[in-house]
Amino acid sequence: MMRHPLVMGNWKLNGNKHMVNELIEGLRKELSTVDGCGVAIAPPALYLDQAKHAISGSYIALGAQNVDVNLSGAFTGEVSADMLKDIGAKYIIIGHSERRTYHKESDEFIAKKFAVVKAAGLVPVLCIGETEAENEAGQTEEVCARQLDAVLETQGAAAFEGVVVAYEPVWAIGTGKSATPAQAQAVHKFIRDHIAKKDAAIANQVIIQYGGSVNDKNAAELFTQPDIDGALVGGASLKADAFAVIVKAAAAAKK
Ligand SMILES: O=C(CO)COP(=O)(O)O
Repeated sequence: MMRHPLVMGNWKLNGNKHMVNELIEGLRKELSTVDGCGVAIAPPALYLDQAKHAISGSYIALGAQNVDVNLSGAFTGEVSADMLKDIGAKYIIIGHSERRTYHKESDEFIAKKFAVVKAAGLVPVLCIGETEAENEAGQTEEVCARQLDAVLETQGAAAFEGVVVAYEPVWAIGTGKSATPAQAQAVHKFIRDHIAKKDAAIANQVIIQYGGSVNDKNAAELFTQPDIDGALVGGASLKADAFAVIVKAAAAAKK
């Protein structure tokens, strides 16, 4: 089966009204001819509606960086899956390491978000990955398995149909120190094999993105690996030209 690569920009806590329009205008110019790679951007929640208008008529999809577990009610400051759907978002990042760390989100809580996103008909982008200390202790596979199992054991392998998993080793995020293509490929294969133990067909269609210091220089080599199906890009997604190089590298590598 042919998996379709997906390159998504996670803008994190960056931008303003002017920047949203400028960056999307740049992306529309740079990416007008690309074919064979899905593209999505995840601006801050406050700018989703503006971004949705700015991407209209292009094939850039809209993503969000987070979602609450509740759909409505007395939950001050939150944004629901129904609201994200209403505004036109498709890909919803959950379990990003910055939320696991700064907001103490647990595997169980993130699994609830996974279920809520699926129930709304949206696509979870489930971020997993080990810290530097866990990596040095040889616990990479154990950590990734535990983070996947929180969903697999409560919702089954079938819940992974049409889903995106992003392997983001915490030590590679924002450090300029990307995992090597071989290192990332080994973990991506582990992730796919782990899901395949429950359902091989489901595992085969899951898009597994790599994230962590992906840039215009290292992307092409990462995409030569068979289980790396695109990227979740932080810093480099804030520059239209660098992000476009990454998208084009994925489209070329996965032809
Ligand atoms: O966390 C990331 C994407 O979600 C990766 O961020 P950087 O690309 O800035 O390392």
